[in-house]
Amino acid sequence: MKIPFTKMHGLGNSYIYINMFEEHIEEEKLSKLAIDVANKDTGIGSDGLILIEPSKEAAVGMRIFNKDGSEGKTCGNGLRCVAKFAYENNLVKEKTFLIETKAGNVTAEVHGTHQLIDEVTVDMGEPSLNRKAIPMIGEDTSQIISENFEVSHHPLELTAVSMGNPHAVFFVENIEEAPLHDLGPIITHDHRFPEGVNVEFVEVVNETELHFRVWERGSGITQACGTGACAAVVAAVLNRYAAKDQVVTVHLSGGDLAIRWATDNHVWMKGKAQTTIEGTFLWS
Ligand SMILES: N[C@H](CCC[C@H](N)C(=O)O)C(=O)O
Repeated sequence: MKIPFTKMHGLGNSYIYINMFEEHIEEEKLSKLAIDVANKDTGIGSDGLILIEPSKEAAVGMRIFNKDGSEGKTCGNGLRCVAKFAYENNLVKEKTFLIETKAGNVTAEVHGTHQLIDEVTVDMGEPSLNRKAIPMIGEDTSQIISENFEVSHHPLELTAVSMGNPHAVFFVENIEEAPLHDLGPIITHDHRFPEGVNVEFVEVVNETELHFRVWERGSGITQACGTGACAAVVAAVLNRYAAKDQVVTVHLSGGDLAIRWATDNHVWMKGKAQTTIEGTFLWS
């Protein structure tokens, strides 16, 4: 099967994008396709697969599949790339438009020209903070802010945030010493998160700067995670390391994102989106 694709990334968080306005792939094949395209040896190499598809309620729809074939509900870096692709390929006419995700519709604004969109702003909507919304096991509906969370005899403090997908945020003194490799794969499957979780370690530089590393649910360590960066800023405000309605620069391995948790409770994200490969995947 010959499948035209575009490889794009947001700060090094790369996905293989397929324009489903022009392609048709059976639902039951999508999980395996995500695994196959993501494979760096036998496929193209990426953090997963993203489908750009028609939508009844928005200008375009986005679906994201992780490297392990699991489907996520939303993707911040992916949304910026989808917006870039949609405008550059005339799937949309306006520079501000709605994108449908499994976590709800979000508004994107592209910056640049039809020939080249280099930056995109996305209103990522409102975070969800109570236990059931993350989701986490346990009855109470309180917010989880720096709650004791022991894992493998490591006494950590958890702040849990959903941006439509689940995030476990841990603040550390020194990001370079964060136990990402050791604890990321354990926490992501911890039984306290019935749907799994994206795991972020964050060092506070000052009230407008964070350092950030991530172990993603279904993809492992990635260069960047847009929804994770949003969750990190929300967690920083909840822990009084940062303030609402201030732009916080999040330094990820692959570059910087500007994030603002506005007074209307919406989280805004602005950052780059880049295309690296256009090709045809010969899939069997
Ligand atoms: N890289 C994405 C997040 C993917 C989330 C996915 N790993 C999941 O929730 O299962 C981002 O830029 O927001």
